[in-house]
Amino acid sequence: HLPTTDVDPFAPEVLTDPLAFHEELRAAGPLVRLTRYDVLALGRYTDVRAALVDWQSFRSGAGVGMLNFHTETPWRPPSLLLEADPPHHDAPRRVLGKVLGPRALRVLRERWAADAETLVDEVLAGGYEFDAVPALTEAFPLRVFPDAVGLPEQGRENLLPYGDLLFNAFGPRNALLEEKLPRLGELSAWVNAQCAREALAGEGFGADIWAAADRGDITAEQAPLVVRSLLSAGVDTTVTGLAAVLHAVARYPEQWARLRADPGLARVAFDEAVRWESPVQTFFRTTATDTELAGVRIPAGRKVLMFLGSANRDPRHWGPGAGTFDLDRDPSGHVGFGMGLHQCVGQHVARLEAEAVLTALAARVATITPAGPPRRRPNNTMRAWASMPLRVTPA
Ligand code: HEM
Ligand SMILES: CC(C)Cc1ccc(C(=O)O)cc1
Repeated sequence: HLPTTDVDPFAPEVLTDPLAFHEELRAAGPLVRLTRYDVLALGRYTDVRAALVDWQSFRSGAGVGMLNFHTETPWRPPSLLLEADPPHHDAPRRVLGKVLGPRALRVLRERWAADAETLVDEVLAGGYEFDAVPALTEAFPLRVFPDAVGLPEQGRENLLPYGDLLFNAFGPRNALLEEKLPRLGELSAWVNAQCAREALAGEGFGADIWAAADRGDITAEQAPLVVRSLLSAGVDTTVTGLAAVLHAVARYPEQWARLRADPGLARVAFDEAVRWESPVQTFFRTTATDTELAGVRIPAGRKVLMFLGSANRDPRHWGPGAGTFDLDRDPSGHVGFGMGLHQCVGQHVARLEAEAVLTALAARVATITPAGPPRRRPNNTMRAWASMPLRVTPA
């Protein structure tokens, strides 16, 4: 029978520093039962990847959180992408894939590069010591993404709290989630209102989604939910991803020097940071039938928790240097954006945002070092930062 652990991966101290637990999980075997929640856990790269690419056996339609939509009521109507399997998943994914695809983003490249330069100039004008979380990692996505979607100015301060609530809701109903629930109704209502056609600007990702409905690529009923996917996944994730790469370069000054010498490394630096830190740490699948993984039989209807953060640092796959941030490494194949059918449809947006900020910084800042201990923002799913004091010297 299965190895077990009674560690609670959603306990604050484990969320804040999960590395020891990940090592224990990987050592215990390919599949481990978490007795605390009676769910099955995957910590090794090979097995996480195998579950991600086998969408027929490991499904999303019952939700990708601990809640099983087949037996409990979801707190919001399920996503047509994240919480759907083929065939229902197909059209919404095809539409969003086009709206957020590399070709569609070409027009944003120059605009976001200029926005990043303006923001970095503003930050440096304020002095060479600052908290990068409010100043950069939250400020930049909130400056560029709502405009790209076509959101009105009013109410944008709801985006981060909504994301924080959503990502906590993928976990168990613990104190972290309980403390965010009081705002659920108000935040949900605001997000849903922004998905209506009349709320959105005539140009942008939102308008593009509604235009797809006009063409019949999706229905008019589906369009608001596809916009909701953007608002759900498009902000908190990039805020956390940007913080991950700034944390990495401040922790590894020689890598920052590498990046300054060759700004073309910005994109690989971001992917290496997504591997190293794994902004999205965990989410679930549900077995559709009696299935087998790594030689272990799993009955139908079981929730399987994939530890992306553990897989992305598994020495079995990445070698003994798995735990270091290294621009010589080729991070491709990392599971920080998922893998297979549901692999992040917004990854190109995320890469473009990170490239804009890193390129603007590389041109203006010679060194980046910690100006004090960074502080984590505990969340059931995200490895996020509440504060990251940095000291820079001008180029
Ligand atoms: C650093 C930033 C980001 C990270 C780490 C990230 C991570 C992920 C991961 C791991 C998945 C797979 C979920 C699964 O397999 O169930 C995913 C899916 C998704 N992401 Fe991202 N994401 C990021 C940014 C974005 C952005 C900027 C957007 C929108 C503009 C976005 C929209 C989505 C959507 C809609 C899905 C569902 C895709 C599907 O189910 O077919 N993400 N993301
Ligand atoms: C890592 C994923 C869980 C991020 C995410 C969140 C929400 C949605 C949605 O479609 O609402 C999609 C992706």
